[in-house]
Amino acid sequence: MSVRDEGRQAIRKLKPGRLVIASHNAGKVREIRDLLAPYGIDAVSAAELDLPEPEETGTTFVANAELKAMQAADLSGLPALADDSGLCVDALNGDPGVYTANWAETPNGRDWNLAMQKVEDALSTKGPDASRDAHFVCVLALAWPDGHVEWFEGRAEGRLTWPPRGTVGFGYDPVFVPHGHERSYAELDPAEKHAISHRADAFRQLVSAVF
Ligand SMILES: O=c1nc[nH]c2c1ncn2[C@H]1C[C@H](O)[C@@H](COP(=O)(O)OP(=O)(O)OP(=O)(O)O)O1
Ligand SMILES: [Mg+2]
Repeated sequence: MSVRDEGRQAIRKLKPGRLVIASHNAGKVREIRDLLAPYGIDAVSAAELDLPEPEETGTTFVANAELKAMQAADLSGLPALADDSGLCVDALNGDPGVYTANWAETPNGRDWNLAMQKVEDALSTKGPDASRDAHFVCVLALAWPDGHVEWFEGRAEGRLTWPPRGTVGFGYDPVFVPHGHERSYAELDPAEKHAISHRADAFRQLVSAVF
């Protein structure tokens, strides 16, 4: 059976049931729910199921997306969709990359203003002429309770702006201006972000392979 047929068969199993969104980030869960909405899938988040937050020990987006999806599918007995994503800055050789969330960690939880400041500080050490080009990556991994897993990688090109602008969205949205736009991700409506985002790009690939 081809991968596509396997996917079709899998989605028939999925349709009448529930899907776990294997993320503890409320901003991501909201976006993934929006993306799933047209498909009539009953999605429940890992937080709503009280699933533990796994340690992200992988060194790639794919490895971390797979481990989050597989753990949630295993513990819940339901298909699980995980997202591992991050901001890659050209002048920083792709940092913070897989460690994008870590740059926000403080003893009192995540601080996104601090994280955005850290990126800006790192960039300023590269001098005034350093490129401000950056891209977001999103890997979506879909895992079934039997251990089968497939993944899709999306990307959005843009540049960093400073100071941060806008209040919509989450994470590093206020400093990322996608190509072809003047406004930051945090100044776009959710629907506008879904038309161009790294998450929507990965989701489109998932839809064409699986749905
Ligand atoms: O559209 C986005 N707009 C702004 N920031 C974003 C976006 N997409 C990813 N990001 C940043 C936030 C987080 O710092 C990191 C992902 O880290 P990542 O481990 O995949 O997610 P997370 O720990 O927040 O939630 P979880 O692992 O439970 O899904 O990249
Ligand atoms: Mg995480």
